[in-house]
Amino acid sequence: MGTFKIEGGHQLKGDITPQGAKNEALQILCAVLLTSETITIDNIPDIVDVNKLIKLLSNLGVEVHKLGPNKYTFKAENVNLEYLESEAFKVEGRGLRGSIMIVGPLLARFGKGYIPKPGGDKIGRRRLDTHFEGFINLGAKFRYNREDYFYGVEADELKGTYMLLDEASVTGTANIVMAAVLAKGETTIYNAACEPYLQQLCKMLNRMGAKITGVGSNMLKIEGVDSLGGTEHRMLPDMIEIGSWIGLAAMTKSELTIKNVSWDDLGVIPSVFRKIGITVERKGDDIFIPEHKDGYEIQNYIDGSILTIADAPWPGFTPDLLSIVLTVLIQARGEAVVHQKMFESRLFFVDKLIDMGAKIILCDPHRATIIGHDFKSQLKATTMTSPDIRAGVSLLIAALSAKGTSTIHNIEQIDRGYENIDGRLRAIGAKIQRLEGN
Ligand SMILES: CC(=O)N[C@H]1[C@@H](OP(=O)(O)OP(=O)(O)OC[C@H]2O[C@@H](n3ccc(=O)[nH]c3=O)[C@H](O)[C@@H]2O)O[C@H](CO)[C@@H](O)[C@@H]1O
Ligand SMILES: C=C(OP(=O)(O)O)C(=O)O
Repeated sequence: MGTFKIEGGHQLKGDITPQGAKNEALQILCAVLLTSETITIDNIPDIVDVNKLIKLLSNLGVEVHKLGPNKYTFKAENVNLEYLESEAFKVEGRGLRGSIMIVGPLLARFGKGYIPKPGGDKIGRRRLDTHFEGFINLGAKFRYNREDYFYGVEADELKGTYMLLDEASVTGTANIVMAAVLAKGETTIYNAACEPYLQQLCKMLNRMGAKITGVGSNMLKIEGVDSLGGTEHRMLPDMIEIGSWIGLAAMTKSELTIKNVSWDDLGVIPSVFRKIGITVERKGDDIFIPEHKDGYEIQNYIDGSILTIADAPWPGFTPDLLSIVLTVLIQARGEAVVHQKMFESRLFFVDKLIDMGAKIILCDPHRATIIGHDFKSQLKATTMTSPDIRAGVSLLIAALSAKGTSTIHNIEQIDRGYENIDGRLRAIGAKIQRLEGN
């Protein structure tokens, strides 16, 4: 188990460039299975979950060539479907959430797709009904082995149809789109997720020869085609990382410039941080966060009632930034409620923040009330364990703002989603040290 030692209480300063988006990468990498031609992908983040998926693709027979630190080519010409029935696949397929998205492309191109119950963050129930109901709608036969938690779909031919998803699942929509692009006839997916990463996937598929319209809306129409070809693709910057750096800057009273953020793809993220009083300035395609010398003040609603920050499917606020917002609120002026609607086990990490001196009441598994310190009292350093990616980074931000030296164990969770986080934080002045394997 890896560990970070963090000496808190230091101001940071400088530029930080966000990595390519983790959750886009997981979709895009699965799409390489849809063609026998070469796909070149740039700005792939060098993080544990993405590297696990690249290894899984390689074990499936995809030819993978690394052209540079974040650039690869993929050619799925000779796919080895026997691997899907191997014991190794049962272990590797379980290693991350994103592996679920190999099922749609495999079903569409080879008539069968299998997956063990995928891993990912342990943040509450993470059902897969939307994915498999979508494949069944397209004409696939579904089976589930309860003992092995092993899912399978098979079909001689997929047929386009109309479907109304039971929820706007991100990976579910991506999976169904990737199956429908090679189905016969037209598919309509209503209540589709529509976040920028899905838009990126649809745009890439269209460049490969797919016929998808409605991209960016919650109604996608897909005219099936017989085959798809190669293309080139570049990943967007990771919006969750961008939000993490905004929070880090404010809580450590640091002046930071976040480079090349692709502003137009950030949705409500900047305005949510502004609501808690943080100055988020647009400078070209960069975000400039000035030093918050006098702290930051939470805005109430117009009628004076207390601000609630809640998640919702895009264009709502992403659930993956709520743990960070909650942590940054600890030093705000005023009070707010954080409501994590999607996941029921994601807020339990607040116990660690309370140990550090934060004024938080966990009202129920989904809601926490935070009473800001306004920097009148600094958090105290402590020893903690990272339960999931975003709680891990939140604890890291808390530790960087705290008095004394903190220890965070189980940093593998953070490495799942953040590339060389310690190296990049040191470059802007953070006192953080990685202790391997203890
Ligand atoms: C690999 C990847 O891309 N992971 C992301 C993806 O996970 P993933 O695709 O697994 O998440 P889903 O979009 O399927 O759903 C997430 C949770 O929200 C609930 N839900 C979803 C839609 C909805 O309209 N109402 C609702 O309540 C679901 O029941 C589920 O508990 O999207 C999540 C939601 O943005 C993010 O937290 C994950 O980081
Ligand atoms: C929940 C997350 O990831 P995953 O879906 O891969 O577990 C996340 O990125 O915050």
